[in-house]
Amino acid sequence: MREKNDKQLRDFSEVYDLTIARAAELADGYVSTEEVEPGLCRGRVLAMDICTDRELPPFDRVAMDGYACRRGDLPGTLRLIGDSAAGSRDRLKVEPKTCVKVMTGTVLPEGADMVAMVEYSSEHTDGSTTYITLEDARIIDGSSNFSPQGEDVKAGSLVLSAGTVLSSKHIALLASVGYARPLVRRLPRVGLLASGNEVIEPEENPDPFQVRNANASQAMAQLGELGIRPRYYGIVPDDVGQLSSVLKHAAMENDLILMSGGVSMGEYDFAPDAITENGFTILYDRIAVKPGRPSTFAVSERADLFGLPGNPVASFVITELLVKPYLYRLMGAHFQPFMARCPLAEAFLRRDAEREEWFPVTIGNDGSARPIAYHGSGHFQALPAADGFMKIDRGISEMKKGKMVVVRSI
Ligand SMILES: Nc1nc2c(c(=O)[nH]1)N[C@H]1C(S)=C(S)[C@@H](COP(=O)(O)OP(=O)(O)OC[C@H]3O[C@@H](n4cnc5c(N)ncnc54)[C@H](O)[C@@H]3O)O[C@H]1N2
Ligand code: MOO
Repeated sequence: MREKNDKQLRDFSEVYDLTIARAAELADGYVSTEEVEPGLCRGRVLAMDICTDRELPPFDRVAMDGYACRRGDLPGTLRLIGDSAAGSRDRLKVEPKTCVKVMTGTVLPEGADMVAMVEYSSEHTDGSTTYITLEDARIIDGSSNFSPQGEDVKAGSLVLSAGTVLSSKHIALLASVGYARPLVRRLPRVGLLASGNEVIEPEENPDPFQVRNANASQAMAQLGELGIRPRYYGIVPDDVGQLSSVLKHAAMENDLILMSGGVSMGEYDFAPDAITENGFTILYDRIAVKPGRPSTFAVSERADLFGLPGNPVASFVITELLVKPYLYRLMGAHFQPFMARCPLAEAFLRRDAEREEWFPVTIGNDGSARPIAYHGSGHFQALPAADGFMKIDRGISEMKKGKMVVVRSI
C-alpha cells in the first residue's frame, strides 16, 4: 500500500498559508525591477510607492464650456472681456460685471468663482462690445462648474503603493504623475511541462486512446495574465528517469516549475518519485479541495514546484487558488481575486462533502449564480460557459435556492 493512502486531506487554508509563507520567505530575492510600458502593465506588480509631484487638478480647472464670472453678479448681463483656451498662458482677470469665455480644461481666470454653461446664455453685440446675459435658473442655481486645485489629490501624497497589482485602471493616474512606464518587479522564471504517455501536442493527430495537451496552453494563458511567459519543456512520458532528468534541467533554469499530471495514485504516477529524487521536499500532496485533491507543492534550494492534477479543470482551479497567489507574493503583492456574494438561482446538492468545492457557475442579469451542467474536472469543455466558480464549504452537501454563495470570477 502506498503511503499516500493513509494521508489526511489537508484543509485549503492550511496549504494556502504554507504556500504563501514559502513565497514570502523567497520574496526578498525578487526585488529587481524593470520599467514596463502601459500596454503590458496588466498583472505586473508595482515596485515603488508612487507620490504626486503636484496637486491634482494642478489648477482650478474649468469643467464646462461657457463664461467664467462672479456669482455675485448674477443674474445679469456682463461684458465679455476676452476668451481663454485650455493650454493658453494668457491670464485674463474677471472684474465685477465682466466675464471671460472659457473652454473645458482651461485655468479658471482670476477673479471668477464660477462658470456659466454656454447653452444657457445669450449674447448680443453693441458696437465693438459683446455682452452676455446670464439669467437662466440653471445657471443661477447650478454648479460652479470648475474643479478646485488639489480637490482630487494633495501634492506629495501617496497615490499607489509598492505591491499594487496593476491593470489599465491605474494607468491614467500613473501617467498624470509622470510614471507612464512604471517600475515593476521582475517576473519569476517559470518552467512548464506536462506528463503522460497518452498526452500529445494539440497540433498532432490523436489516436483514439490519446488526448491533446490542454493543460500546458491553459497554464500559459493563466500565467500570461501576470505577464509571465513560461519556458516550455514539452510532454514527458510516464517514466521516472525521463521525468527526473527534465525536472533536474528545469530546476536549474527556473524559479518555479509547473507540471501537470502524474500526481495522483495510479501505477504510472511517477511524479512524486521524480520530484523527491531531485532534492525537492514535498510540503503537501493531498488537499481537501475539489477539483485538485492530488495537488502537490514541493520546495528546493534551486526552484519550487507545483504538481497540478492532469484533469484540466483541476489544473485551472489550482493555478488560480494557489499558483497565482504564490507568484504574486513572490513579487511582493498580496493577490486578491475578484469575489462576489450571489444568491443561488437554484438548489444545489452534492454527494460527497469531504472537500471544499469550487463549482462552475454563470452569473445571471439579476446577479444570481446558477451551477452549469458539469461532469467533473475532466469536463473542461464546460469551462468557457462559466463566469466563475462558487465555493461550497467542507461538510456542506446541500444548499437551498437563494442561499448566498461566494463566487470567484474567472
Ligand atoms: N485512486 C485514486 N485515483 C485518483 C485520485 C485519488 O485520490 N485516488 N484522484 C483523482 C483526482 S481528484 C484527479 S484530479 C486525478 C489527477 O490525477 P493526475 O494528476 O495523476 O493526472 P493523470 O492521472 O495523469 O491524468 C488525469 C486525467 O487528465 C488527463 N490529462 C493529463 N494531462 C493532461 C493534459 N496535459 N492535457 C489534457 N488532459 C490531460 C489524463 O489523460 C487523465 O484523463 O486523479 C484522480 N484519480
Ligand atoms: O481533484 Mo480532482 O481534480 O476532483 O478531479
